Formats: sequence, C-alpha cells, structure tokens
Amino acid sequence: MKWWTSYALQEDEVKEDRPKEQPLAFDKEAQFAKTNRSRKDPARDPTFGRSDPMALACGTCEWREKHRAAQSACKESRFFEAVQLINCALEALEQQIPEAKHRPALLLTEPQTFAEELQGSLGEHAPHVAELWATRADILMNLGGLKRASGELAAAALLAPEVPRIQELQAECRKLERYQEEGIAEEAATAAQGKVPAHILTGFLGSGKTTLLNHILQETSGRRFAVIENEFGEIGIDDKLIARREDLGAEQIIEMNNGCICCTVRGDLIQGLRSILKKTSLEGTKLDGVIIETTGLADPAPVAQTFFADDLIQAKMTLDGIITVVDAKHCLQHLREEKPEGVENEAVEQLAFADRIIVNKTDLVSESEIEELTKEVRSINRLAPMIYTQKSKVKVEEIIGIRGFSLDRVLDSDAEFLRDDQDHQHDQTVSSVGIECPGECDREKLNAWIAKLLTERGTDIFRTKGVLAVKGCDERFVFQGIHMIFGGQPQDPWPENEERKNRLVFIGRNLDRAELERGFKATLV
Ligand SMILES: Nc1nc2c(ncn2[C@@H]2O[C@H](COP(=O)(O)OP(=O)(O)OP(=O)(O)O)[C@@H](O)[C@H]2O)c(=O)[nH]1
Repeated sequence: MKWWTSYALQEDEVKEDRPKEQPLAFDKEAQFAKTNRSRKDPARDPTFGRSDPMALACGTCEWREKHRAAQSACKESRFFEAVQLINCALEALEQQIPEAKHRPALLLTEPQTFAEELQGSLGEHAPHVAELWATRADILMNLGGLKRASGELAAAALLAPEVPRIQELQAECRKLERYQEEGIAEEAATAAQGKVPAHILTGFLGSGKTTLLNHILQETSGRRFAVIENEFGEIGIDDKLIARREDLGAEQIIEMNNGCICCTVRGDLIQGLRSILKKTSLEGTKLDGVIIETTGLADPAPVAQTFFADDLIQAKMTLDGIITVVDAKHCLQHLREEKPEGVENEAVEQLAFADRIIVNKTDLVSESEIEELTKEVRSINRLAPMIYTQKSKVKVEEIIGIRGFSLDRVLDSDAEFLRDDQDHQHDQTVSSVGIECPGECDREKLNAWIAKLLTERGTDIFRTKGVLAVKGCDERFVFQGIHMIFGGQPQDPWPENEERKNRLVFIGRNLDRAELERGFKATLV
C-alpha cells in the first residue's frame, strides 16, 4: 500500500507546548576531544555543572524536596525531568558538605572518584549522597544507561554499604546487564518491540545524506518509513531531490526548513515526531521507522537527546543509530578547520557521535587520501564501524536495525549529555542565501557564471544546490555543487501544478547576497 503524505507542520502544531532549546556540551575522552564545544572548567567556574534557572532555586532549596520530586518524576516515567531534578538535589546537597567544596562538581559528575576520595570525611552526609546517587542510578536504568547506573550504585554502596535499596538496585542492574551482555535482553527487547526505531542521518554539507536516504527508501520499498527532512538553506530544495517519491513505497515526509533541528527548530523536531506518533495512532497503522536527515551543519547530540528529553518520544520511540556520511574529498579540510574559541566544529561533532560512518565519494580520492582520512576519522571516533561507498550505496542492514546507539557510550564520554542547560555555538560566519525568482536561465550563461563563481569563491562556498527552469529544457534542471565540484542535469518534468521558476541556495562563509543575486539574475533570458 502506498502511504505518502507530504505536509508541512501547521503553525499551531509547532508552537504549542514548544520545549525550550536544549543544546549540549561535552566532556573529555579522545573521541570527543576535538569537538571544540564550550566547556566549563570546574576548578575555575563555580557554576560548572549547575542547571539554570533551576540552579538559582538550588542554593536555597532543600535537597530532600528535590529528591522527592525526582523520585515522583521517575515513578511517573518523566525520566528526563527526573534527571534534572536529581542533579538539582545533588547540587543542593553539595552546598551542605564543606569537604565537597575542595572538589567542585565531582559529586555530580564522577561519583566513584568522589566516593573514593572523600569516603572517610563525609560523616552524616554519606548516606544522603548515596541515596541520591541510587535514585539517579534508578533513573538511568530506566533510560538504558546501565553501565553508568552501575557505577553510581557502586559509589553509593561504598558510602552506605548496608542500605537495602542500594543492594536491590544493584541486583536489578546486574540482571539487566546480564541480559544485555548475553544478547537475550528479554525485557529490553519486549519494551523495544513496541517502539518505533529512529535513525539519524547526519554528515557535513553535500556529503551524500539525501543520496543515502533515497538509497534506503529504494532498498526497503514495502517498509513504512516516515522521513523528517531538515534543511539549513533559506529555501528548501531537498524535498525536490528525494527521488521518485511515489515509487519508493510507504512514507510520510515532514520538511523543516530554514533552521537547524539541533537548535533553532528543535521544538519543531519534537512536534514533528509527536505528530508522526499521533498520525499512526489515529490511523491504527504501524511504522517500521523514522529517518531524520539533519542539515549538514547540525550537531547530532541535541537531536539524539530529543529521544530522552521528551517523555512521549522516549516512551514510544527508540534511537537505533546515528549514521554519519563523510565526503571523502572534502571532509579533511572541514575537520581541520580552526574555529574560534567556544565555536563548535560540526564536522567533528558529527563523527564523534556516529554509530556508523559512511565514507562516501571514494571515486573522487586516491588510496592514500582514503588512508589519511581514515586515520583522522579514527582519531575522533575509535569505535564506529566504517563503510566505504560510492553514491552512498551501503547494505541497508548495516545501518538500519543495528541497535547502534548506546546511552552508556555517550555518557562515558559526555557526562553532561542528559543535562538540559548546555552551551553550543555555531560558526556565525556561515550562512545561507536563497534565491527564488521566475524566468528562465540561459544554460551557457549559467554555466559560465557558476564556473567563475565557484572557481574564485569555492573555498568559502561549501554548498550550492538548486532546481532551475532552463530555456529549452522541459524538465526541472537540478544543479548540485560542493565547493568547486559542480554539475547539473535535467531531472523529471515540471509537475503540472508547479510554476516553472528558479530556486537556488548557497551555503558558505561570508556570502555576499547582493553579488549572488545580481550574478544569477544576469543569467536569465
Ligand atoms: N562523485 C560522487 N558524487 C556523489 C557521490 N554521492 C553523492 N554524490 C553527489 O553529491 C551531491 C550531494 O549529494 P547529496 O546526497 O545531496 O548530499 P547531502 O549530504 O544530502 O547534501 P546537503 O543536504 O545539502 O548537505 C549530489 O550531486 C550527489 O549526486 C559519490 O559517491 N561520488
């Protein structure tokens, strides 16, 4: 059965109950060390690890009250809120412990080290700290972070070995870990069965994400996938580039343009996922999965966090994996780009978070270039399997249904992953210019202009794409450019209900809108 509906989110769907943006920051580990996220230094920054605005209340609030609230939230399956509350309780308790002041934030971020170092000097506070860690472990177990939970419980047991609740939770955690290790994961599997798997496709501009999406849809026709397309450009082009939608089988597509789901349209992502759940529930249908294609400038961490931060989504969906596509030709230059202090390098983030890495466009590079790139990629992400492709052609079972995402792995490297108060700053010099105008282009003039533009400015113009009306051509002319590599070809005929007009987008650094508009308009007949 075909089940294709293309629709944009309604205003009232996205505005209501819009959650606040929830970017993240990183911690240590080599895998994440190059991400250049803004990090706070616990030794120098007294606000390190504290949530704001909750932190303001914490100074005066009673830790017991926050602890009770965290326990209630956990019982009611509001796990993300429970994490924020328990962290708040820990912060409040930390204030009460003079010894903790010498090791700021350790109580929050590294329970085991804290317990080992201060075990003998906590006095009456020891069982209280242990109790809070036990609650945090309980919440983490519910979210699937077993390794982290086990660490918190070990620390709690060090401080309060005889507390029955800690022992019970340890036994429960061991049981779940055993299930996980033995691969039987009965309870987890039963819980996951009813959940819709989600797949995040990420990768820098022009790396081959849409090509991969088309490939997945083609190879899985008959399976029902909903797709969320997110574009950075001022004008959406990708929806026109998803090949032969009607032939691809069962999908629902939601487009989110002009903003990045990792920050400005993050609330839209949550509402988009919720509306997919609502639609399938109303229709009584079942989805095989949701595929989210991020912009080429997205930080995948906040996108992944969405699957924990929203209670409904957490209950009904499970993040199967983050698939990062790499452009073998241009990736290194983006990985090595120097960014100002505190500004993140998205290309690095995308690799650091990957559960699978697809090194695409191997046709454009030599063996030795691939070797060099592999080394660099491995210095950022040691673990994710790497797959080498042309035109993103990969065996679908290597990237879909992989159960690749692990909360534990992310928490190991980024203890702050589940906090809702982290900084994350994109490079403000990178922007997009969209041109939309009627008329027909002259192919020769267009070629000459674009060739000159990209030869001269191709270092700064990362990505160009467009759907153009070319004189003498009955089809929509699709133009694609990545730095200085560009090309175009007629695609399918203009749909009857679509006006023949030009839509072109440039994404890059220090773009000159007036110059681009002037240049393009000069190619019109
Ligand atoms: N030479 C070559 N070109 C490729 C390969 N894979 C994809 N392309 C081309 O690269 C261009 C960009 O591919 P897309 O799939 O649109 O890339 P994207 O990551 O979705 O791009 P954005 O969403 O704009 O960031 C298109 O013209 C593709 O046809 C490949 O393996 N080799």
